[in-house]
Parts: sequence; structure tokens; C-alpha cells
Amino acid sequence: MLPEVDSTNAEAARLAGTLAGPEWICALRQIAGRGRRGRPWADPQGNFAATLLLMPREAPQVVALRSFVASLALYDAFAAATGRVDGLSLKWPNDVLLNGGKVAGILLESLGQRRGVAHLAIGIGVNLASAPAAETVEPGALRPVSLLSETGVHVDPESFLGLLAEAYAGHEARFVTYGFAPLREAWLARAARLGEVITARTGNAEITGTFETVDEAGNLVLQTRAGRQAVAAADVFF
Ligand SMILES: O=C(O)CCCC[C@@H]1SC[C@@H]2NC(=O)N[C@@H]21
Repeated sequence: MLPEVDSTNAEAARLAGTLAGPEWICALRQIAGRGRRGRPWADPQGNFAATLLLMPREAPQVVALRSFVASLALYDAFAAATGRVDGLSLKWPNDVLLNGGKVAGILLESLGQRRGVAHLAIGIGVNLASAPAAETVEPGALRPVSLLSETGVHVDPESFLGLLAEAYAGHEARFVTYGFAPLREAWLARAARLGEVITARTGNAEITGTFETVDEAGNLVLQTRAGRQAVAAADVFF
């Protein structure tokens, strides 16, 4: 556990190519944590920040499905930490919600080849002890919440890493052995707003429709007035 780092994803990029196998890189504090789409990620003391550095061998579109592996692992880690699943749900593509607010986020970064081996960084940030103020997130985004404020349960980052690493290992083994199908089913069973009208914002387009499913490739499938649309990458608004 590093006392402080700029970003565990940045540290993973620096270490890629020097490690023989997968490794969790965890820090007690990040001073330049990054979120999806270039957004900053606040990470005060007491919250969880870690990156799992992997050397996957599959094609890039299969490697990207690890965001679902990580989401399910987070869900299980929360369940193990609190002893309950009520209030927990998963938001496409890879946020964890607690009582409708965002409690954890995942940032997948492909690091390319190092010494001939492909590397993937799965960065995971969890508001264990505190959440950023609602005014600091973009308009329309879900309110940030912390595990402590929503459940009264205090979990330190070291203990959370133990729970998460164990849960991740189980889902990773299932993914490698059986493929995406069982994970997709498990993810859909925990999905927030399935069957409801949601909006997906991609770069400059906005698609509103009924959240029908997530397809075999991990795309968000919306039933819109113009027909069925599969979205590969977007921010989702409820
Ligand atoms: O935007 C999101 O929801 C993703 C947030 C990911 C934050 C984590 S904290 C650990 C890792 N290191 C980073 O710099 N970012 C990720």
C-alpha cells in the first residue's frame, strides 16, 4: 500500500513491463486521481484507490469486458463489507450505485504492449469514508455518496482491498473459463434502471430510449423511437 501517489493508474503505467504477473497497486491517497473522460477523481484519505494491472491475451473488445468483471467484483466486495445488498446496483458502463448515488467508479486504460505483452490497467475508486460535494460533479450526474454516509459501515482501504481482490479473482476465473455470458446475466440482474427510459450521451450525440439490455459485446441497448440502438461508449443519465 503506497502512502501517496499521483494516480494509481499512472503508477501502473510506470510499472507495466517490469512486473511478471498481475498486481494490485493501491494508495492511501492520490493527488492527481483521474476519472473517465479526462475528469479529475478526488481521493481524500480514507477512500479506496487501486489499480489492477493485468496482462490479458484476448482481443481488445474482449479485454474491455473486464469493466463488467470489475463492477461485479465491487458489488460483491460491498456486499461482503456490509453484509447486505439492498440499495446496491450497477450503472452501465461501470459505476456502482448505493441508494441511487455513485459510490464507486472504474477507469479502464489499455497501456499497449510492454516488452511484447499487452497491459491493461483497471483503476477503481471507492468513496469509503467521504464523497465529493454534489456541486463538484457535472450537471445531471448522480450525487456522489460514501459507504460510510449511506450505511454507517466503516471499512478501511486495506480491508476493502482484501475483499475486492478475492471477489475479483472469482469473477476473473469465471470470465476466462466461461466467457462473458454468465457475467452478463449477473450484471443485468444487478443493473440500475433496466426497462426504464434513460439517456446516453456520446461525444456530441444524445440518445434517449428504454434500457432494454446489454448485448453480448457489452454495448448498451436502447429501444428508441428510431428503433433499437446499441451504444458502445457513452455517459448515461437517468
Ligand atoms: O470516472 C470514474 O467514475 C472512474 C473513476 C476511477 C478512479 C480510480 S481511483 C484509482 C484509479 N487511479 C486513478 O487515477 N483513477 C482510478
